[in-house]
Amino acid sequence: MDEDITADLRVLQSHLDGMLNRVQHNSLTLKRLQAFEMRLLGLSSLTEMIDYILDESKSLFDLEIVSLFLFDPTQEIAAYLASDHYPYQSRKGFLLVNDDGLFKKFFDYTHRPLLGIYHAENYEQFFPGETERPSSVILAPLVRRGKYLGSLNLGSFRQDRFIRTMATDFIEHLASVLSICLENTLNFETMRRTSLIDPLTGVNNRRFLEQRIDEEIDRSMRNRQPLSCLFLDIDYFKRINDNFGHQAGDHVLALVAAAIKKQLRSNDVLSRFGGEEFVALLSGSGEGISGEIAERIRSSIASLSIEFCGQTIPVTISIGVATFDAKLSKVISANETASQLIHTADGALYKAKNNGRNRVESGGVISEKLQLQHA
Ligand SMILES: Nc1nc2c(ncn2[C@@H]2O[C@H](COP(=O)(O)OP(=O)(O)OP(=O)(O)O)[C@@H](O)[C@H]2O)c(=O)[nH]1
Repeated sequence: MDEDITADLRVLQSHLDGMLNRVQHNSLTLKRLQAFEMRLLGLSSLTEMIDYILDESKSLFDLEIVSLFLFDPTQEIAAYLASDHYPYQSRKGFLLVNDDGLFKKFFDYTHRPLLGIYHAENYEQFFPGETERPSSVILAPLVRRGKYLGSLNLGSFRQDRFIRTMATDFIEHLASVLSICLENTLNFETMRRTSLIDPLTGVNNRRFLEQRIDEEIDRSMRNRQPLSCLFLDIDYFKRINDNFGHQAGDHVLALVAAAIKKQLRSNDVLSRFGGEEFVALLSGSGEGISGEIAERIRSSIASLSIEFCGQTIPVTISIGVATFDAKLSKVISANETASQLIHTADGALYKAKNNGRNRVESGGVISEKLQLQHA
């Protein structure tokens, strides 16, 4: 009899231990989730957020595979990431999706997470570029106001890790917080950019250039890569306004900006500096290459055929080029280097105007000049 009671007590004790372990484990997970969410709420840029989600959710959930899909129907997110030099196309686990058909197919009935055993035919597409396959998965839709923002996809090598009958409140809570943070960050990124864009031409404005140029110089110093600046100015623009009207002038400005942009790479910076002046920053381009790019821009604009109200408007542009070469540079501040770079490109533009317009002139490598001045 005593033995029976002792055995019963042992079983009870082991149940209690098990429950206590589960409570401790859940409380620890909850604390980690709270810390994760607090950090997430404090992130202000989209690139930080993507990295944080991909890197940290693995350790938060103790998982082997995580991917994040974002719905980007207008390729706006792609443009933001490219302008921030974020290697989104090669970032493991990250994918921009242009069509929400995939989300509709998997989540439309409930907008709730799917979990269970991994079936390649259904779930492989959620884990692109992975050499190893998970054994069980959770796919959590990221939804705001009934619209898909994307999905967070978690994979474990353990088959019993995510089973269909498991409660999903934990992951649903995380997906809601993630969706709010993503929506806020995307709104913030759009606002940041639209207040820095010139409405007439759709390229960045001078304020953006002034914020960006120091960062570009810092990056060029860090990577030991050159950075070139083109100062571009439409020739005899006053005459265009006088002869064809101000509206025609606006039309020319927009088309010239688009033609310049077409010759640049997506991570080059183009801004409208003032009336009919533009400044372009070409990262990683030295004196020779930037001279060639400037020449390409010049000739593409000279061959534009701009029509306005039945009239053809001839347009040419003059360009001054200057280069900062990190390898030759002495220690001076990014801010000083920036003004020297723009000033030198502006000087070269002045020369191009004096030498007859519709031409490119180079002001050379500025850091060489600084070294000579310092020597
Ligand atoms: N249509 C239009 N004209 C503008 C805008 N901003 C500035 N302008 C005009 O651009 C003209 C610039 O003229 P100038 O600085 O004399 O230069 P330019 O006629 O281009 O001559 P060069 O630069 O010496 O070849 C002025 O007539 C400005 O009124 C704008 O947003 N739209």
